Amino acid sequence: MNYKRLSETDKKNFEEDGYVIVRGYFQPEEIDRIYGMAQHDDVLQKKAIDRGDADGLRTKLSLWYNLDDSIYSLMARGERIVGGAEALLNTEVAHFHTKLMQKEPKKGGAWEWHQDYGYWYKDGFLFPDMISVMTALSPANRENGCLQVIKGSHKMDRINHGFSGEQVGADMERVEEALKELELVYVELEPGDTLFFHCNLLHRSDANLSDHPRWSIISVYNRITNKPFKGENTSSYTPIDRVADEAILETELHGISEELEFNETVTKK
Ligand SMILES: O=C(O)CCC(=O)C(=O)O
Ligand SMILES: [Fe+2]
Repeated sequence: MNYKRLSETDKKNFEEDGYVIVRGYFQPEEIDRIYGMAQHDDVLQKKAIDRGDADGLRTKLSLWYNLDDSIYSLMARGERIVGGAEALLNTEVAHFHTKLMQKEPKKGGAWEWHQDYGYWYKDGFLFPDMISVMTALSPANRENGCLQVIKGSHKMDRINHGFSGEQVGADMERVEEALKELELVYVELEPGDTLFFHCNLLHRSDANLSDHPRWSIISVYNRITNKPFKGENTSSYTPIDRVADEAILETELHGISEELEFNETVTKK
């Protein structure tokens, strides 16, 4: 199989816009394996947390740091995602964390405007040399609360963040000004489409009030030498044990290991 790679145009778009979408980065058979496993993975469900939005709607997510031999980790250790993150950040990366976002029909909550570096700054990363890689497991569209981004907002650098519900939200005065100047884009994705986005890109999403789930998997990488000065976790400065693109289809199927360290706390006010 011929697996995709990022092009020079993808890199230019990322620099200009703060994000790039690669359509069909993962094959339907790969998504079937990953999504199929995720829907029946008892450990993932046991470790899932609920994060409330400002209206009290709750979004389910499972978040872990170190990578194992599960199908999700093969994706996060794979050349396509790791190589893509390195091409866009122009440096060797380590894996900070991966999360499985489970926006359930009729109840999956909204995400307030934020930059991911608004959170990770507080986690002790000195530099915004970090990137999120989101792959859709089910279709993401306006009806089921897809991601919205403000194109080019990564160039504003980090803006202040306070708390909004149980989430960290960006200073709305700045967000409103940014919306007057920059384009708001709804990132509609089909399963297997991948969005790479800069940690200072402003983004949000609406609640999922549709009849369809919106599941995605987001892996986060940082420049390997951008070691946080807080926190116990080792993954953000450990070299990634990379695997070939073929690993997702050719390796025995495993769910997540219960031995991994999960984030089981919800951000509190
Ligand atoms: O999946 C979403 O709707 C947004 C999630 C997000 O922005 C985050 O987890 O930082
Ligand atoms: Fe985010």
